[in-house]
Amino acid sequence: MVNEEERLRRTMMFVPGNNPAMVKDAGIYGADSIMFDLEDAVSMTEKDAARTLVYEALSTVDYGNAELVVRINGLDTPYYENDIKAMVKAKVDVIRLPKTENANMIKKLEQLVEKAEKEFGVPAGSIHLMAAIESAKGVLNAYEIACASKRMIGLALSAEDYTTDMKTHRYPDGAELEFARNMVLHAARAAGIAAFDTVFTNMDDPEGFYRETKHIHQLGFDGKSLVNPRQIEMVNKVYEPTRKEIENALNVMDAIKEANEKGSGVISMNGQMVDRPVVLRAQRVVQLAKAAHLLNEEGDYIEK
Ligand SMILES: CC(=O)SCCNC(=O)CCNC(=O)[C@H](O)C(C)(C)COP(=O)(O)OP(=O)(O)OC[C@H]1O[C@@H](n2cnc3c(N)ncnc32)[C@H](O)[C@@H]1OP(=O)(O)O
Ligand SMILES: O=C([O-])CC(=O)C(=O)O
Ligand SMILES: [Mg+2]
Repeated sequence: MVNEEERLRRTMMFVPGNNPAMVKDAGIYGADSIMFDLEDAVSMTEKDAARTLVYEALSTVDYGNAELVVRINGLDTPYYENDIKAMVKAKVDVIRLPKTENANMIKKLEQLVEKAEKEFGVPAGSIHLMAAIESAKGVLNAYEIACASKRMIGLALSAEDYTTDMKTHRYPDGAELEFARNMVLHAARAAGIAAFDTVFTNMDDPEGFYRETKHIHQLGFDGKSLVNPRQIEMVNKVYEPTRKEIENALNVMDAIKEANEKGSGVISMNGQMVDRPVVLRAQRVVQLAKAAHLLNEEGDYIEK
């Protein structure tokens, strides 16, 4: 069992909900979150079949510790009510609402989820929500969306639809996404939930994918939505702390422990002030190092 407080969400991989082989094997690649898609990866004629396939998979396949997410169809389609019922019945971890433009859309989703939890005897409040921000309206309302329900665990930027709405397209330097990235990130952080960057769809441009991942890591995103298992390793690599960062984090944890024992919340370490924000950053480095198998049970660095 993963402690929810400590759950890492570096990689959230889309899996087309109408592809039985991909749905069945989605757990073998090591994504932190697996996101079955009922929306844009599935044609209109396959909506019902995809919902049934994903329901069956969630009910029968063991996906280990991965967080299980389903992107349902939008609130402007004839499919979302059946999607919500089936996914709640299957006890999915998170429902991702696409094309979210305002808080009312999340409140409507929340009401339907609450009703379905009662109907299927699923513990109240156990299904979490997240919103994909895919338009100018969504970006401008990002904070109210992030705060719309206590079930919210994250916001995701969805740049394919967003750039279409903005009458532009995606460029290698990503300048067209800077405002939206910063808005989504600030809204998520202010609401205390996770922030996910958008997909990178050119599988033949690994350098471009690496550049984009470095950039969103530097900005502070928890991770990215992905379209292909080959992208997982590179994201994990970017999020892997260096040996120096890990050793520094361990020293910080030792130093603050010593300070706390003396009744103080601040201490000097090699001339550097160590206080709460430094400790919180060190804790995250330790968490990422453990996920990358760079620390053993005793908390010592493991040479790879
Ligand atoms: C704008 C949006 O809405 S994006 C979200 C919606 N889009 C999607 O969900 C698309 C998801 N991705 C895919 O369908 C595919 O990765 C594609 C079409 C982009 C590329 O497909 P391919 O060129 O066949 O990928 P690739 O050769 O890397 O596949 C390698 C293996 O990974 C599997 N695989 C590829 N992508 C995925 C995925 N997203 N989920 C699970 N398994 C996958 C393949 O089935 C293949 O398995 P196999 O070796 O057992 O046959
Ligand atoms: O959520 C994503 O990154 C994929 C998507 O729907 C988009 O970009 O429009
Ligand atoms: Mg989209």
